[in-house]
Amino acid sequence: MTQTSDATRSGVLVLDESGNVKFQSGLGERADVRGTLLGLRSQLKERRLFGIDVDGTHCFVLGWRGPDAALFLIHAGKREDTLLDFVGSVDFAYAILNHLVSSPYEGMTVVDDKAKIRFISPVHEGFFHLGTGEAVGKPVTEVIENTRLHEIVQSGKAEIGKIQQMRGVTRVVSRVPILENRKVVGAIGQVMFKAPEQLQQLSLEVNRLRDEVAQYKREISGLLNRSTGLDQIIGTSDAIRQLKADLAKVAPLDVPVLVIGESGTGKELVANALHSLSARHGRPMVMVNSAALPASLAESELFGYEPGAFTGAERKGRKGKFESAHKSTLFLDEVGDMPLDLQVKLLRILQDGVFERVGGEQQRFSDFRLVSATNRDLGQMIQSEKFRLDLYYRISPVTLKIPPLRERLEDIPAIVQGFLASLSSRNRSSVRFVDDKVYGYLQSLKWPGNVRQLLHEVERAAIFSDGTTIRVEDFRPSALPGMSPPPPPVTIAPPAATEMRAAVESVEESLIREALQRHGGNKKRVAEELGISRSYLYKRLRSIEEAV
Ligand SMILES: Nc1ncnc2c1ncn2[C@@H]1O[C@H](COP(=O)(O)OP(=O)(O)OP(=O)(O)O)[C@@H](O)[C@H]1O
Repeated sequence: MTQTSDATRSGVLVLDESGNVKFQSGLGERADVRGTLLGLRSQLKERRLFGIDVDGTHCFVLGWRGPDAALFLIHAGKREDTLLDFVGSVDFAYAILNHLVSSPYEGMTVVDDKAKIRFISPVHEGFFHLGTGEAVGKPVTEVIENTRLHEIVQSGKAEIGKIQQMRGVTRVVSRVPILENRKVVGAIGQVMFKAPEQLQQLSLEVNRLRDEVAQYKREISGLLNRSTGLDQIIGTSDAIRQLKADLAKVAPLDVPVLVIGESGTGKELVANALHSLSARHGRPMVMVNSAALPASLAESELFGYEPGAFTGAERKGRKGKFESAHKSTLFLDEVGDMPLDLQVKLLRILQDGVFERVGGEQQRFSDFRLVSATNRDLGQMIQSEKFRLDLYYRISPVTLKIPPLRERLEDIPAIVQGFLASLSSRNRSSVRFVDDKVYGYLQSLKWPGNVRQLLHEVERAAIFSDGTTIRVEDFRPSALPGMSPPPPPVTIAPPAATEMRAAVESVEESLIREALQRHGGNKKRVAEELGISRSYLYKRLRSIEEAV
């Protein structure tokens, strides 16, 4: 079928009760069309919208059945027409369209390209106290309060989910342009939700439940942590019992705590337990190693920075450690190694929690609980003016002292057993047993590197053991602590400088470099192997870097 004239694109057919043609025009004149519609006439009850196929062209047909005749209006559509698909496949298409425009739940307004109302749904008419059809033909701006349909026909852009006040109530509406052949021919406005207040209520309720779930999650993880916080500190010596008792008492209080102890005594473990047992355990503890902070970045690391604060800064700026520790615990490790100028800045935030990011003036506030730790003799540092007395008072309302391992040798068996159990649970060793003589042997040593060094030696011995039991012979005396292990076999050129100090430094530097290489840059391991504290290692690395 060609589609060149109206006669081939549309038509009318009127049939009487017996099927005789009363009137025909256009497509209605075709015998095949008449035959198809005659067949469908019996299914016609009042009105029906359906599709038929004429020579491969899909056509809409609107049919009426009166008391003594049936009328069909025929219109050819396009193959890809979705509406035609719908009409062709849903035999109650008319009822659906009727429902859409007259449903008591659908507030709908249709305007033409001049923004004049062409249709307004009955429910909407009722809402605006309009008589049926009263608004049709009027500019939409004269009928509907706060409408934007006149803008939509201009812009051709849809607005979905917008708030509109009408007659003193709030509605959520959508406004969509109607296109025909890519031209805006009108627009439809529809009420999406009648009571956005209810939506708001619902979203508040969802948020409240979300918070509640998060709170329960925190409590569960808190309970789990509670059972591990103290349990991770192994030992039954009087000193450890007392430490645990003090820790449990102090943890729930919000006071700053200073943890003092030699390197490797478990200061970080204590800080973790303080956090786990505090009301702040729901958020992760934030750690800062003061010895590892490069001087140039220390301030921005601690206080954060505003956008564009310096070259290389992140575009959006960044939170510092203090800000991240809001409502949590800030663990300031190696606090004795903090440079003096940073100590002054620290004082201010410790006084009232107020600070500014680098490059900004806006005052910010962080509610953190401070736990600091050091292996330094702060008393002596205060005397030699390397540590501020006022800062000391701020960080140490409560001080917990961890005794060195050599003062609680009775803890060694429990620590060794606990460590072997954790190694085997992580599948890092199958060694489960310890020969009786081992504990006596280990208790005869001095342990300047404390628990960390003990664990390191046990791990090494486990490697040399028969696979199930550790014996005294499995410990390599040369590598044991306090017995100054012979330096690793490194070839060190005799220092050119004759001064003793320079020679020692040069040897140290070579050892550190070698060890760094061996452990792929892992400073913790390097400190452990060389039997020096991490803070000393960082100090030496800084002076090595400066010398380069
Ligand atoms: N009482 C203990 N029971 C079990 N393990 C312990 C104990 N004390 C320390 N450890 C372990 O020893 C290692 C060192 O502990 P930690 O890092 O807490 O020491 P530190 O005092 O913070 O050291 P540093 O001053 O060098 O930072 C860790 O592996 C830790 O789990």
